[in-house]
Formats: sequence, structure tokens, C-alpha cells
Amino acid sequence: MRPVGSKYLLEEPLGRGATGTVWRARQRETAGAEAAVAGQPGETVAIKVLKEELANDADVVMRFLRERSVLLRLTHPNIVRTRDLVVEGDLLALVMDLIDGPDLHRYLRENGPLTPVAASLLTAQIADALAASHSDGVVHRDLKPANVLLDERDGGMTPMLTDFGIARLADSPGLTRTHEFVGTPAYVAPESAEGRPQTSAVDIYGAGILLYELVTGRPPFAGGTALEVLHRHLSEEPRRPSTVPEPLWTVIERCLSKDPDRRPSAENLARALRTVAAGVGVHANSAQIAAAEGVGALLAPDPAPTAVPETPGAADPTQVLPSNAGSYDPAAATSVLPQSGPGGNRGPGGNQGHADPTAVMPPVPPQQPDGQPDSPHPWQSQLQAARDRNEQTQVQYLDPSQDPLRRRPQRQAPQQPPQRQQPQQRPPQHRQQPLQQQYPAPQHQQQQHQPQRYQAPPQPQRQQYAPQQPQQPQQPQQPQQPAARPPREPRPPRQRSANPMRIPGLGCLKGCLFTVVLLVIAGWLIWELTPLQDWVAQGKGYWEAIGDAIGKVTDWISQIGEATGESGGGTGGA
Ligand SMILES: Nc1ncnc2c1ncn2[C@@H]1O[C@H](COP(=O)(O)OP(=O)(O)OP(=O)(O)O)[C@@H](O)[C@H]1O
Repeated sequence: MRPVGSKYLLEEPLGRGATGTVWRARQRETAGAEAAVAGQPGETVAIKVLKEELANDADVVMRFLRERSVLLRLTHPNIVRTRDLVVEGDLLALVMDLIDGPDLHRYLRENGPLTPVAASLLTAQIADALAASHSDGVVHRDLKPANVLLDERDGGMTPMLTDFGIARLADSPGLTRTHEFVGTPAYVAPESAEGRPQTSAVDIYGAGILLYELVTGRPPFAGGTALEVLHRHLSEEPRRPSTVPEPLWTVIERCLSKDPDRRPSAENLARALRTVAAGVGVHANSAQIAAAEGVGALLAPDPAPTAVPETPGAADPTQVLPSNAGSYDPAAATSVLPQSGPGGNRGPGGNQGHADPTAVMPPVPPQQPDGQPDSPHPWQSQLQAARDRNEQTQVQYLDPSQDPLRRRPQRQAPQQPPQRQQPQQRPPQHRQQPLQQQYPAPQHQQQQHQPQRYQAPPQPQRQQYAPQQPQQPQQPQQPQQPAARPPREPRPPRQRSANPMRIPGLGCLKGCLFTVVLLVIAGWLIWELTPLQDWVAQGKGYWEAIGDAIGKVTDWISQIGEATGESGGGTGGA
């Protein structure tokens, strides 16, 4: 067990995310006055130990200390309470209440989508948490099912939003200038993807994506590369799945509005979702149904959304697309491209200095003369790194007995690439009442809405990237290139059988025919080589023939015996 400060002992890892590892831990002694919750010796807590690259970044440490009061005062029944912040040498850790229950991502994966009523009520509680944090000036910025823990106390399940402030802590010039960005592509708001100023409306967008995922089993913009996902956030309007009732879709659509000013405030979102839950439930009366149908009127935007403070000197951590890509029109022939460095963009025609009118992203790097592609574009590396991280953080459940993190977290040599954790699953250990049962759905929806298993998106090609040199933030490290694969031998064309049809029972038929042929040959040999023909000709019965054969053999043996006796006697007499 490893001590964290003088007050806590790490016991076992609970999971690992992009920003650190969460441990089950025990309080050794009562914390000091600087902690929000003093705690009692022996009490169990959860401790998120931030990654070393964060802890080694002076800017993060400063922000960690500066914002501790904000994080510690954030209390709400649907927010995981941060009890203490520990800074010890190069270790940064957040001490939190330990939540006994799965996170929402795991719950969805194991139980399938929720009913519209359950999804609305659950998201309404998350919206309550957002309303409280926004009014306190805190924007979450990384809302996703993995950051919602389901507290199983009292036989029910209460959604608890966690990881507040982590995105902001990770928002460091030294860290984000190179290959990292904060956020998860499937949940990133368009303005974040473009690097436009962000407000609390990014959390509402995240809530809309989460709500969509709760009722369908997957986020609306998923699959493909991270870059494609981000493009889809910018340009694609999701369609209403047939299982989503109209009033709920009205709410989702407004949350997913590309224009942040059209998205509802968190408070209005919570109210609207409760109205929808009441109006689409089995016991809804006509007034509730009418209220749900008019839910659009409840979705007024926030007149004064909380702004996400700019980080001086930092590239926007979520900026993964050019800032002018907001004017992107897929049909437009005119350029929305930035120039790529001093040489400008080289389009396919090689017009130096002229943007490729068809492209909306930075150009793909030119091929080297030997035909090998050059190193990936920094944005591609950045996005690949983010995607890897996203995939990793989506499968957090580590069987502690197999988890290499059971070893104490070791400092990594700066030149070594980070060890990738293979996704592992904890065996299900649920004893909670399913959310579907807590929030029953109307019958017609229950029929439509059989729990479906969440199909994990195909695993991406993982690309390794080098960890950042913490001491040299001014010199972005180039991502490590994966070793070039030797070209594959072309496969020989597959040999197909002459009879491409597969006949059931053909194998059995062949076996039978073979046996019949064997029997015929054996019968013929017996007929030819044994006295069977004579017996048949003489009209003998079976037992008679056998008796004859035995008699013949007996005579033959006795004749041999006699002959031997005579010759022996003759010899003796002479
Ligand atoms: N307060 C807590 N109590 C109990 N378990 C927790 C707590 N916080 C996190 N966990 C567990 O630890 C896992 C990892 O948490 P973490 O926040 O690092 O993951 P993540 O949200 O996927 O990562 P990130 O937000 O950094 O991308 C969670 O999925 C959850 O199972």
C-alpha cells in the first residue's frame, strides 16, 4: 500500500483514465483544515492520482492549487464530492467520495439502452448537477457516460457526475501545444472542435450526446477516425431513431444544436426532461402528454452562459480543427482552409500558395520520393492520440488480479512510449435494480425498446506516440512513427471446390457408399475362396455345412495323428 500524503493509503486501482488512475484508498488520519471533508481514520475514499506528465507540469500544479477552493466547494447530490487535493512532491491527487457502483458507460455496455423515461429522468439529474456547477462558474467540458458514476446506495441508483475540473486542469500550454487535446471526440461540441470560445453550452451539447446514447446505445457521431467524428459534429444533423418519442427528440435536437446560443440552459434542460418523462410514461394523463408535446417552449437558452476562461499562451486544448472551419459548407467550392505553414498548401495540382478548394482540413502530407508517406500531420497524430485515449477510457474495467496497475504506479522513463493497457472487463457484479425498472417506460416503448447489446465500435489501429518531454515544453516532440510494415505477399487466389454447392449429408452418403462397396467385395471373396458355392450346390443348411467342415477338420487331424503313430511304431520295431 502506497501512502498519499500523510493522510491516505492507496489500496487497489479502480480504473485508469486519460488523466490518471483512480484508486480505492483508506484514510489514515483525519485531514487538515484545508480539506473539504476531514474524514475519519479507516474511512474508504477514492483517489485520482493524476498522470505524471500533468503533475510535472508547473502550470497544472499552479492551476491545481489555484482552483482547489472551486473544486472543493462544488457540492451537489449528483456531483461526486471532492474531499481533498493532495500535492506531494511530484504527485497530484484528488481525494473523492468512493462511489459504490458502475459508471454509466459500463452500465450501458452490460445492460443495453435505457427506456426513454429512464433516460430522461437520469439525464435530468445530470442537468441538475450542471446547473449547480454552472451557477458556480464551473464548466465540466468532458461530459460522457464514463464520467457518470451510478451510486447504488439505498437500493436505487443515483447518477453522480465526476471529473469536474479535470479538463481544466489538463488545459495546460505545455501539454496541449503538442499532441494532446482535452476532450473526447464523440462528445466534443462543435465550437470546441473548432477552437472557438467555449461556454457552459458545451456541457449541454455533451448532455445531448449522452441522452442520445442512453436511448440508442451509441453516440450519434461515432465510428471512423476521430477526425471524421469531429467533422460530423460540425456538419451532420443526427436523425431521430424510431424508438425515440417526438418530445424527447425535440430536447435532444436542441441540445445538439450547432449554435451554442440555441441550446437550453442546464436548468431548463432538467425541467424539460422531467416534463418529457411524465408525458411519455404509461400513466401520463392528457395534460402531461400535452405538456410533453409542447416541450420546445421550455428549452430557453441561458441568457448568461458561463464562459470557459482562456488559458493564456495555450493553444486551445480542444482545438483540433482550424478556427475558421466554422464557415465550412460542404457544397462550397471556395476555400475554408488554413495555409499549412510557410510553404502554403499544396493542392493536388501542386499550386503552391493556393488552398485546395475541396478540402476542409489541413492537407495530407506529401509523399516522399520513395513512395513512403511522410510523418503524419501533427493534427492527425493529435487526433489519433486522442482517439487512442478515448478508446482506452471507454473500457476502464480492470480485473484487479490481472491489472498491471496493481504494481505501484512507476515513473516512466521519459523516452519510453506509454504502456498501452489492453481493455479488460471486470466480471459483472451488479446487484442494483436496473434503471429500466426504476423508471418504467410506456408499454409501446417497452415493446419497441428491447434492451439491445451495445456494439462496441471497431477497434482502431493504434498509433503510438511519444510522451511529452516535461522539461522542454517549447519543443514539441514528434510523434513516434510505427515501424514500417513489409509489403504483404499477394495471396494466391482461393481454390474453390468444383461443386460450389454445399449439400447437407453429402459426407454421410459418401461413407455409406464406401461401406456398401466394401461389403460387396468381401462377399465376392467369400463366395470365390470358400466352399460356400459347393454347399449351396449341395443344398446344405448352415449348421449342416458347419458340422461337415468340423468333421472334415477332425478327420484330417486324426489322419495326421495316425500317420505319425505308424511311422513312430515302425521305427521302434526295427
Ligand atoms: N469516485 C469514484 N468512486 C469509485 N470509482 C471511481 C470514482 N472515480 C472514478 N472511479 C472509477 O475509476 C474509473 C476511471 O476513472 P477516470 O475518471 O480516470 O476515468 P475516465 O473518466 O474514463 O477518464 P478520463 O475522464 O480521464 O478520460 C471509472 O470508470 C470508475 O470506474
